[in-house]
Amino acid sequence: MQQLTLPAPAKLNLFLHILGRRVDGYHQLQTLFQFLDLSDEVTITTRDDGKLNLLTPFPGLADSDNLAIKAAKILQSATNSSLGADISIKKCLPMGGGVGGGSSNAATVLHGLNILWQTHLSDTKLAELGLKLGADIPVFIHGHAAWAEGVGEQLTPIELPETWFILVKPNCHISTAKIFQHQDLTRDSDPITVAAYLQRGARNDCEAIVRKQYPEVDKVFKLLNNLAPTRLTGTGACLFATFANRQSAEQALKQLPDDLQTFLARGCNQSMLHKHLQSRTNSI
Ligand SMILES: C[C@](O)(CO)[C@H](O)COP(=O)(O)OP(=O)(O)OC[C@H]1O[C@@H](n2ccc(N)nc2=O)[C@H](O)[C@@H]1O
Ligand SMILES: Nc1ncnc2c1ncn2[C@@H]1O[C@H](COP(=O)(O)OP(=O)(O)OP(=O)(O)O)[C@@H](O)[C@H]1O
Repeated sequence: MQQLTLPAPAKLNLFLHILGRRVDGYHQLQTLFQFLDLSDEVTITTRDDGKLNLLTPFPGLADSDNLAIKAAKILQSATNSSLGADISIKKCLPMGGGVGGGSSNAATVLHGLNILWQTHLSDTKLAELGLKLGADIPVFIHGHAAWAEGVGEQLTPIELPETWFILVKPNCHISTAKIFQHQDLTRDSDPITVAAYLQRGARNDCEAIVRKQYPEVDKVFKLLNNLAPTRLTGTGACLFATFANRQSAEQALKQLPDDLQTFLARGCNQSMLHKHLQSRTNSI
């Protein structure tokens, strides 16, 4: 029996443009992913009997629908592994928040089991398997801040300033599918280049609809935007305000009401999972 405990970090979409819609309903995007130093913690213990168990069930979510279990299953069948696993998740990331918690749990399980089961799949292969479960999983598999196109899986690594953020989770849960299906969503943004983004910034095409549909998000947006430039991540519900340094983020945090769910976080170009995996490799 072998055990590994690994982080499953959050991501932000620093901007999100929708360029079009494919025939299968998925949207063609341009987005910029950066990781945060906030994460869930996933502990995986191997089993000899091939069973896959979630030791920390989520209220209202069948274990078989949990992306961590789905990820384990897909790896097991792709590699014909006879081994199983007990998986526990210490959840810190807000669910349905647009920070990719479920996708990140899945990517961490894929990496963790690939080590424990000694299945030796490349990152490219793990990302391919992950993409079958969700568009956000490949960036968590590769673990580097990235300019993304396609449905979010065509990744070009990028170095970005590792600025500070206040992340706020308004008190609502937003379904990604519902926002992508909304009739008022604009799906005709022109493609932009990295250089144009770095010069002028860019918006999140889901933001207007989300603020209109969810007054809680709109209220938090106005509060935060008074303190620093603020944007929605993914399809929400989380909003993030950007600061040049920790001190100014801390100052701003003091001005927000106590009843808001807030997080102070730093942008990371390498994900905490990959920092962890690298330090493991270095110590072997
Ligand atoms: C909003 C983002 O988080 C931005 O990074 C992602 O695009 C969403 O990634 P995700 O949660 O992993 O998405 P999936 O689980 O693959 O899909 C959730 C829902 O969003 C829709 N979806 C997702 C990604 C995409 N490029 N176009 C879509 O229309 C899918 O049709 C599905 O109904
Ligand atoms: N391990 C998991 N952690 C969180 N949610 C999960 C998990 N597995 C499945 N889900 C389901 O996925 C939904 C969205 O979860 P998640 O926290 O990843 O949302 P998100 O941050 O909005 O994701 P994204 O930005 O990728 O759209 C949850 O409401 C839940 O029903």
